[in-house]
Amino acid sequence: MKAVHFGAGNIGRGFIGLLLHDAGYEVVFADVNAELIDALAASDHYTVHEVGDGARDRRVDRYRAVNSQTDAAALAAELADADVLTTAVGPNILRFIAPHVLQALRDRAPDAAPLAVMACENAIDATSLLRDETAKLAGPDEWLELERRAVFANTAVDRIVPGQPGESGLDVTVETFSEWAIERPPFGDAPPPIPGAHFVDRLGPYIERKLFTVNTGHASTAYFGFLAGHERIAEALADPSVAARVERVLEETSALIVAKHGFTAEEQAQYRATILGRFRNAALPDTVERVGRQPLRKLGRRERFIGPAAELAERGLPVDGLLDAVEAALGFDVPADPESVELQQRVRTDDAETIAREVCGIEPGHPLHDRLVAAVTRRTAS
Ligand SMILES: NC(=O)c1ccc[n+]([C@@H]2O[C@H](COP(=O)([O-])OP(=O)(O)OC[C@H]3O[C@@H](n4cnc5c(N)ncnc54)[C@H](O)[C@@H]3O)[C@@H](O)[C@H]2O)c1
Ligand SMILES: O=P(O)(O)OC[C@@H](O)[C@@H](O)[C@H](O)[C@H](O)CO
Repeated sequence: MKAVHFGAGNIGRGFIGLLLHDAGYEVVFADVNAELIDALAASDHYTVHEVGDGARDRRVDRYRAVNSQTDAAALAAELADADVLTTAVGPNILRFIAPHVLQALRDRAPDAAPLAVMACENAIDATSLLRDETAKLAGPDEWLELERRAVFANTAVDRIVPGQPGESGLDVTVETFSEWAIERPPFGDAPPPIPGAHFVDRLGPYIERKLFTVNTGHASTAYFGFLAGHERIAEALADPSVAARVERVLEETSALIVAKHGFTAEEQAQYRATILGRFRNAALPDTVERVGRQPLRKLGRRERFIGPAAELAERGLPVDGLLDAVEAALGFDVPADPESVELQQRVRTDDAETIAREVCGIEPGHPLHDRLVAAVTRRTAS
């Protein structure tokens, strides 16, 4: 069995590559980072170091590495007979992976078993987005033929993998917790054999609970923590004023998760406590800069703040904590992050209505609109 995985970064090496390796796949890492690909190609293993309760080291070997920018022929050869294609590149990069998926399907024998395609990104319906980007490149007639050669399944991926210090080489430090939920129905009776993954009939509750609890809480900690002058996530959450604001945000998103997906309030409270414990893991060197990265993406309409806030407002439920976090996000000023630079530029030059509409996707008339504009105004006016 062979899996081609795009994105040999933190989650690629520290989670998806590890699980595919443990499932018995030959793993082929594809990435555009030449230094990383050369290092992988020159090595015969790396180690995933877990930190926290029950931690152990895990060895990953039997992999190959291909530079997907410069070695199209090698990539196409690897993809032609792959069983699985996964990504962990970031949702905004999926459109650059689409041409590779298209090529893989064109080169695939029509009678071969379909390629299992799973995007492992922090976004709702990321695999569907990759499929749609691929279909656009093919055109409707060709796509009718090609789409039979693949199964596209959405997934939710949860494991905190911080940025890795330069001296760690290919090794990756991760938390012990992990969950990879994959929707089962697209595979019928034959899901790909990945014992470490969890196949579910309905992914919606899993991805929304994960994105609107883990990632909303994480990003809130990052933005409140950044403004309070903290560098690390664990340190930010040890600050009582940050912790109180994060808890208020998570109480709001929990109300949505319970009302919408049928988890009990007790189950959700337990889930919330577990994730806050994960953020507090001081052995995990995670920073507010990594967790807050790409604030424009995180302030998007289907993302971790505006997604739940819009639905809560539609239901007449409280959103003040979420709007507090949005206001904090607008203060995320990190010169090394291009989206932060663009956001700061917009905060200086755009009015609040424009930011609400163009960054957050909230139009006048939506029940969130006026309160969102008021929150943005507090930052743009300051
Ligand atoms: N790190 C985590 O804790 C974590 C957990 C769950 C999900 N995720 C999600 O996984 C995805 C990746 O996150 P990460 O933390 O591993 O980021 P990362 O920056 O460590 O890794 C991304 C990798 O993608 C590569 N890449 C960029 N453009 C590419 C292209 N066109 N083709 C092939 N490779 C390309 C980069 O070179 C990099 O090696 C994101 O969607 C993120 O939200 C991350
Ligand atoms: O990867 P992002 O930028 O969408 O979000 C940053 C972190 O919240 C995220 O990477 C978490 O560590 C991860 O989602 C935990 O499962």
